[in-house]
Amino acid sequence: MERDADVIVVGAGFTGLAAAQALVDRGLSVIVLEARAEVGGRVRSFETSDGTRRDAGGQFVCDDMPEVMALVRAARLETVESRWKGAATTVSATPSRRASYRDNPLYARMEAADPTDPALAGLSIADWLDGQDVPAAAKRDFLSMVHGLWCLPADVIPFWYLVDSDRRNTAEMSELQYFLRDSAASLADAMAARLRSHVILSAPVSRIRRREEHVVVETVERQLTARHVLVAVPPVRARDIVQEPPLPVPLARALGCWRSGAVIKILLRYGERFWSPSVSSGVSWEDVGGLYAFDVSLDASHAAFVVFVGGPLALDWRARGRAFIEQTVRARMGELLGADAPEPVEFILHDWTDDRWSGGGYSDVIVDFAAHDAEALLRQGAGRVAFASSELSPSFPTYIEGAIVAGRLAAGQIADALANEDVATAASVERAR
Ligand SMILES: Cc1cc2nc3c(=O)[nH]c(=O)nc-3n(C[C@H](O)[C@H](O)[C@H](O)COP(=O)(O)OP(=O)(O)OC[C@H]3O[C@@H](n4cnc5c(N)ncnc54)[C@H](O)[C@@H]3O)c2cc1C
Repeated sequence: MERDADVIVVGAGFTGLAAAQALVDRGLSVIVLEARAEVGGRVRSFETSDGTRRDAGGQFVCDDMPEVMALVRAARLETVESRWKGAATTVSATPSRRASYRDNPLYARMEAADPTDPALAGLSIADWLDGQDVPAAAKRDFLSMVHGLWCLPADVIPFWYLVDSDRRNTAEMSELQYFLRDSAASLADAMAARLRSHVILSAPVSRIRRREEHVVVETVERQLTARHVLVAVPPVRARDIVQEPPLPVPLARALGCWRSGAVIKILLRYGERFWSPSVSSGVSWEDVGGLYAFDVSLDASHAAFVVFVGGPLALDWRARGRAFIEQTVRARMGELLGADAPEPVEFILHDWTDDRWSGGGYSDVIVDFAAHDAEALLRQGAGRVAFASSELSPSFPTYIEGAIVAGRLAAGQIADALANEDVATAASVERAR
């Protein structure tokens, strides 16, 4: 039967782009169908009034993330070393308290925990914190880190999931070591440029029909056939795609056990970098969890802070409206930078909560306490349909690096399966002679 491609990849985030390139490198024909009018997914950019391209989503990378750094070098993209020195100044009643979440005693305890320990099985992060005999400030900082990075309330996240996911982040150095001068989206663009005509934009996939020897992938405008399909979208969005016949029950459950979080990312651009070096490394606030600011100046005259609002705080603030958020963030940054500090020349807000195509937060999070095998089931897929996303990566899940690793892993499995099918077909043709 005539097919449109060997493999259709749904989604042109870093998972889909990395997978598509790996499949092309194995000599397979590939079509990438992307819902948005641009590639990159949770990595997006926007232009400021001074003509610089800035990150609305994923941004920071570091030398301990080998795959993304290799792509950055191959694409000859310029990196900017961030001013993060490993500890944020905490705005608190105790001036200049410096806190790195990794120095928190609770972080060492979390690292020492075993995600398969039956004693932890039913505990949420909040339950686990309740049982820890440490000063209240340490609990508060840990909770702020959870809200800031995991973007959901601590009482809905299984503690074992936090431990398991954190273990796969093997960075020894700061994850905020670099960002790309022309935004992380410029890397996605470079990857898409290599794929050229393989990528079709503004093509949301609504249904996948699995047949014995092929799959049919439907968008509003097209119906395409392929031997395999890779659904390279986050789990919460993957379950919006109708599967026909329905997925096997365990796999459907594995897709159903994730929840998207809430994060708002704000850029405050200033005319020049006037602030003291002590605030350049980053800022957190003691009275409000899940709020962080980092210096993302390109140089002295392209000065900016990026502010993250994560988890329950993001939900609370978005309910109060954009004007409230802008007023609050401007006021807090003003207090931080001093009475004489000029106002930012630009204030640009991106709310990722409930994002139509990527969910919300940095990544979807497992919220079913019994779903230990969910990731393995999704990686396995069902027949000719496979799933991949940063969430499912064996290394650096929830990061750009993880997306690249997950995409390549899934691509390798599909290419191997196709090679095995070809061998089996050739053998049966031979037998029939
Ligand atoms: C605000 C923010 C800040 C972040 N900061 C960092 C950071 O500093 N460093 C870092 O490493 N990571 C960061 N991350 C996380 C990182 O961006 C993600 O882990 C990574 O980009 C996920 O890639 P992905 O391809 O798995 O998923 P996505 O990027 O979500 O890609 C999925 C793609 O599928 C498309 N899609 C969805 N549904 C359909 C459909 N039905 N049909 C067709 N296409 C569809 C989407 O439009 C999207 O393009 C951040 C994320 C956010 C939101």
